[in-house]
Amino acid sequence: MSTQHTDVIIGLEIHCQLNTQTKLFCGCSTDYKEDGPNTHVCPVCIGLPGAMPMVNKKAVEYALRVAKALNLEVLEESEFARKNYFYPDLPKGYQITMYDRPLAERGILEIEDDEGKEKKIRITRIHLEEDPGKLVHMGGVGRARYTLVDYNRSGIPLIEIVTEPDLRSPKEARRFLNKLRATLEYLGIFDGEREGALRVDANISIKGSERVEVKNITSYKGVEKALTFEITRQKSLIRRGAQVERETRHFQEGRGITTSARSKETETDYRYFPEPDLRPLRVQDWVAKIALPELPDARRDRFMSQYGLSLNHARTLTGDLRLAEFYEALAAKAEPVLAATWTADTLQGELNYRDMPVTTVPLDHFADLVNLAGAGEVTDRVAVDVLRKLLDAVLEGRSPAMPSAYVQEQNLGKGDASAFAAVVDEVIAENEQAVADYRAGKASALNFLLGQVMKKTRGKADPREITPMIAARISTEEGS
Ligand SMILES: Nc1ncnc2c1ncn2[C@@H]1O[C@H](COP(=O)(O)OP(=O)(O)OP(=O)(O)O)[C@@H](O)[C@H]1O
Ligand SMILES: [Mg+2]
Ligand SMILES: [Mg+2]
Repeated sequence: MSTQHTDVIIGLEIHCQLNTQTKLFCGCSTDYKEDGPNTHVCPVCIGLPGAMPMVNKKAVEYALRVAKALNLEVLEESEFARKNYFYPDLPKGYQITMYDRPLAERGILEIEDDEGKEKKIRITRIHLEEDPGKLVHMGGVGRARYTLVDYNRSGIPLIEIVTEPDLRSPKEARRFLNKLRATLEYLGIFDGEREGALRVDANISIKGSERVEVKNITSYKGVEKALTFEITRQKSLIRRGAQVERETRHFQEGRGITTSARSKETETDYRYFPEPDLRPLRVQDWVAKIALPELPDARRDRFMSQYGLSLNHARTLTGDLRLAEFYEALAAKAEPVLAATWTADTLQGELNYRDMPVTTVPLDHFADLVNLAGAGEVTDRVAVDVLRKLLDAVLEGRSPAMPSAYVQEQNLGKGDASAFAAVVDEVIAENEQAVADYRAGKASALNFLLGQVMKKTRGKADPREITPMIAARISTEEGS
């Protein structure tokens, strides 16, 4: 299936927190972010003897939505199992998960490969399990003087999604995760903004060698970095004639490297057995009744046909649910293609730079700005400046001025080129060296002069008009 000529093999195991109101096996609220440690716990989720779990129906429904969206086959009967291990994040001494009878098997998620072509990534299986508690190592992993445990997370519903080893590069893995995240958010079952909502074990090998599993990576960028590091490490071992060992490694986010996790703990026999306190799930009929919302690919295609967007813009704008929603609201207030350009090419970069979510952008203000630029009332350069001021105001908690009012008040409207003749003369007089350089054949001197004019006119001059004007003056005038 792969058209890429590469010897890198990658498969992912992804744990996603479902955003149900209550935990997987008890009624404790999952909304603990604002609250202190160990405040959302009960005998079930901290595993007191005799406590009985009950399956959260909503969590099963959410998992089934995922199964349906990723085209998996739901098993006629799936079974919870106990995975036994001894660690302080798990007071019961076992995790309730699924083992040889998962919820669903054999699915597909389509992504773009490194050449931009559609590629199907096979999903091996998905299953439901409970999140363990959270360990807080005081002083950092490895150097901690002591460790605290917070059981608020204990019992949060997770789905584990396992892929076949169909990914061929770290970038492809990242794109897979982005697409998966978008799909889960469109399904309304997952909040990607929530810290730790998605955790990845990345398996990687070089064709013909053993595979390595990098455990518990908590960011998308981290997955890409860890895999890139592993490719270099494994290839250099192979080049030197050494063997890649089959092992589990940890990713050190700060240093961008992976290190061997040589504890025998990872070799434990988990002694899986069916969970005696829960009946098997028979939910095959239920899945047919589940109605799915529009998913990212469908929305992408609709953006192209409904708004006339390019494939690239449609992909970018539908790659994130909040962005897609913002764009659709904007397209009702501004010319859709121009709105797409401003959103995908400009706004996104400015938001990333400020680490701001798109949901904080005041829609009417941005629409007003797009319309100003579209009508040619300001130069693109002024429009970007106004956008930056707008975002900075939002970031600082001030209420921003409406761009059209601001442009008028600050007199930033696009000027007529003739109005800037005096500025051009001024710049030419003040920059003899650049003028001489230009005349001596250094074309870049013209850009410098243009830059000076733009600065003095605060970006109001249109470079397309000013450039020929400067050129005309300095090619005809005598040297001073
Ligand atoms: N040769 C390979 N190179 C890279 N990845 C591989 C290779 N073979 C399998 N994988 C990937 O490794 C993962 C296997 O995960 P799985 O959970 O089945 O087994 P495991 O890692 O041994 O067990 P555990 O659940 O304890 O992590 C899958 O994502 C699969 O795609
Ligand atoms: Mg696994
Ligand atoms: Mg594994």
